[in-house]
Amino acid sequence: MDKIIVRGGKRLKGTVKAEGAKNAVLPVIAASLLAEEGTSRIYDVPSLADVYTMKNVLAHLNMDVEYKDNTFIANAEGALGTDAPFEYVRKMRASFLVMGPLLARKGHAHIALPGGCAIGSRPIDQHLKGFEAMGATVEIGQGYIEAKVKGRLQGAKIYLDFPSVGATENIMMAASLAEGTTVIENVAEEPEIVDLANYLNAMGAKVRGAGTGSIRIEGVESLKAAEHTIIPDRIEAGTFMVAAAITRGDVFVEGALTEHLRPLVAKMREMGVKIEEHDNGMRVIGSDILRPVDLKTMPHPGFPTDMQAQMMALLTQAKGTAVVTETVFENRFMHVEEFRRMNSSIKIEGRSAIISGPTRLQGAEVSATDLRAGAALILAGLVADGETHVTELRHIDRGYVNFHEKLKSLGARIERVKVIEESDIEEDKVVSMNSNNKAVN
Ligand SMILES: CC(=O)N[C@H]1[C@@H](OP(=O)(O)OP(=O)(O)OC[C@H]2O[C@@H](n3ccc(=O)[nH]c3=O)[C@H](O)[C@@H]2O)O[C@H](CO)[C@@H](O)[C@@H]1O
Ligand SMILES: C=C(OP(=O)(O)O)C(=O)O
Repeated sequence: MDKIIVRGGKRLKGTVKAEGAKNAVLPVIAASLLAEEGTSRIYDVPSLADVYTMKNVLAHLNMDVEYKDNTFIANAEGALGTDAPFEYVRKMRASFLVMGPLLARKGHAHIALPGGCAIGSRPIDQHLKGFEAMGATVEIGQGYIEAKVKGRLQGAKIYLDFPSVGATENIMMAASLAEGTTVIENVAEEPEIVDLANYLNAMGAKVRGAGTGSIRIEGVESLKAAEHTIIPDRIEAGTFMVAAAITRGDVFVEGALTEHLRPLVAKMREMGVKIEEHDNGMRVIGSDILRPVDLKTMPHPGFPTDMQAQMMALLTQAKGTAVVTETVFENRFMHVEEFRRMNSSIKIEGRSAIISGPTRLQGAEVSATDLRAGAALILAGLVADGETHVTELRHIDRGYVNFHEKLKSLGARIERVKVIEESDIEEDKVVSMNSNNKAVN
């Protein structure tokens, strides 16, 4: 098991570059399943645990896949399988995004039911409602979802009860190969939806309206492989912007795009952080006095839930009281308990967290309860007195490439170390005993 150790107190300075977006690359890789002909090349693919999980899912489905030098190469011409077992979906919910493409291309998909996770129950009813409206029959049993359709999916009018990112993507992919026109209303408008639509259109699909509240897809008979470059990761970029602000530093974040980051930029400016917008990124200059702001997470273009924990870290340094309300996920305040270990003053009332500051944070042993919580605890550690030890790094590795190295390049005192746990030693003893005695199996 690894842990990250941060010693607070350094102002960050320099330039850091955002990778390709995790939340864009996962659906785009899933969409490569739709190409009956040719080899897709996807560029700027970040080296993340989630990308390797998606690669393994596609390999399991018999696709030819290769990932090297940030390029993902995929060929789906062979006989595809239709089964995605629990071992993949358990690691990463986005594995469920292969359902739309499989149903459209193969008329069948058998996928493990994604369970809940640390941030909430995360149902998939809106995805299934879309597939059913297009003529699929869906059965749930023994921990699996099986969807089938005889012949092609049929274009349909679908109204989502909530602008779900995953449901919009899954239905968009399925509808690209359906017979007739599909109109999806109340869809997600995130930049990652637009990126997926651009890739689908490069493959020969006819998707219009991505980035607005309604998407219209004219189904086509077949799709071909295409080349595509992934958009920069607005959440990773935003995390580095907060790192600059919390340390009162001066950092240029290459790839931080104004049009993707408006809500974050607005809130950080309200707090008194200076942000310069450039064509290729943003320069963030921290202020010695930060003002508190209230914020509410909402679907895009509202404030992104994936930046909520990081902003909470910043708000512990503001002078006064701030209220953060989480409306997207039902249980995305697990980090509050960890922040409290660092001496912060945060109270939870229903779906809101009330943060009183400024707090002189103190280093502590904390656990990354989810991906963004982990990043936020490291940000807090950058200004805490003494050492902060962050464990459960597997969450952080899902969404940040070399997070500690990038912070170190900006001057942070941070390292990643291997920790040998008592249980690892016990396990090693058992393994060596078993191999000495040749008693395994
Ligand atoms: C891989 C990826 O892109 N992940 C992002 C995606 O997750 P994901 O696509 O899972 O998020 P959704 O937009 O679908 O979920 C948002 C809310 O809708 C609910 N819901 C969703 C689907 C459904 O069928 N029924 C239902 O009730 C969820 O439980 C949640 O409360 O968007 C989230 C919201 O911006 C981000 O936090 C995640 O980083
Ligand atoms: C919640 C997140 O991702 P996922 O949907 O992959 O769990 C995230 O990126 O913060």
